[in-house]
Amino acid sequence: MPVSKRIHRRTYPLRTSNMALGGLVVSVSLAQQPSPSMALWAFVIVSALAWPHIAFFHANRKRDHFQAEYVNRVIDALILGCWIPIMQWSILPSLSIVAICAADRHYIGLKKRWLQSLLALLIGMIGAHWWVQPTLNWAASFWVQLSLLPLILMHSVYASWSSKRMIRTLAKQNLQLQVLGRIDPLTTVYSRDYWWQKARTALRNHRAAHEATSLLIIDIDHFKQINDFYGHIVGDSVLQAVGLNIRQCLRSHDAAGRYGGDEFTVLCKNAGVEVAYAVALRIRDQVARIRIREHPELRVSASIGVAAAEARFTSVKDWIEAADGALYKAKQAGRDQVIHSRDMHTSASATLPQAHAAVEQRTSTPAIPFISKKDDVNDLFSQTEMR
Ligand SMILES: Nc1nc2c(ncn2[C@@H]2O[C@H](COP(=O)(O)OP(=O)(O)OP(=O)(O)O)[C@@H](O)[C@H]2O)c(=O)[nH]1
Repeated sequence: MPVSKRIHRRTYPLRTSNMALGGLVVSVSLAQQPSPSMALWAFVIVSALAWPHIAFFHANRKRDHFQAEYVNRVIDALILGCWIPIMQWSILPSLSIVAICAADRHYIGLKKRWLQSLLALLIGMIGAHWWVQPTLNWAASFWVQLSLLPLILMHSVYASWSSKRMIRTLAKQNLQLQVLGRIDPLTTVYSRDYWWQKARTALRNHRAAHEATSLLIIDIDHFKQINDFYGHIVGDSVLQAVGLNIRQCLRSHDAAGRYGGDEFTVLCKNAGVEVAYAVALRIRDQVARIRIREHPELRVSASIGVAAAEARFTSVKDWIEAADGALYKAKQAGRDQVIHSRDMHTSASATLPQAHAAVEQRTSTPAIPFISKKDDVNDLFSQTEMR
């Protein structure tokens, strides 16, 4: 239930106890005065014992519970104002009751309308003074002081409980924020920053323990044109689908992130060149199978650059640059390709025989062109570019 719906429920027990214990102090003070009127007794009893329930039902019946609670709070202040002359302007109980009630309303979260409340307090004081015509008695008797103790104790317990609850809620929200900050909301892969942290750790482990780790950079081909032709909402659906498909191709200890725009990164842990290459091919094939329900003709492909961690990489940036170079080659080679950074310098068949066999097999069959039922798509995507 949202806070606005709960506010009167949260206020109810606090108002009930505060008014009852405050009313106790006023009653003790009244009992020590010579022949107080029945009307005064009735007012104190009704305001201390009946008002909190009336306030609750009032707020409960209203659609806007927060608004109703603000009105109730102004009436609370009016009542407290009335109690002060009834206690013969005795300073200690008057200040204590007003201060405690004002502090508690902050714990509840009702901080607005303090000016109206202050005004109501003054009106209550002036009105009740005019009605009661009290004899001034600034000092509180021993019994009045004693009767204040339950209210003060109750307030201390409530304040510490409330602070504890606030700290717990904050800790929970911080955790939720932290988790949310780690995930890219659109694609559900890791956010760039969090993925970068993971890559940094992986590179450190590689340098310290020679743990084989590889990095993939995946870029959707002609994504701008998908956006331009189908619109950004469809573009978002494609990004979502690509993110999901990448995740489905990975092992639990691999990590996929969104590098930005239509670029994704993947960290393949405990994966040498062959394994990373195979993962990249799997991702490429999986991306090619993506279909968007509203646009079944839409075909998606991705180019992927692969780079294994090397001792010469002093930072994740170096590693990314190596994979980025391979990605650039893949784009240049006609897109829908997987290229390893080593392929850029040495004989590909010598370094990645199995993986290349798979690439050969795939490239020997015609790649699925980006075909739309709409004729003008052909204008947008030249066949040479799409290969
Ligand atoms: N729908 C959508 N588009 C985005 C988002 N982020 C970036 N883009 C768009 O993604 C496109 C990225 O295009 P580029 O990578 O520059 O080029 P491309 O068309 O993919 O071409 P190649 O990469 O060379 O195949 C730009 O048009 C961006 O506006 C996003 O969150 N949603």
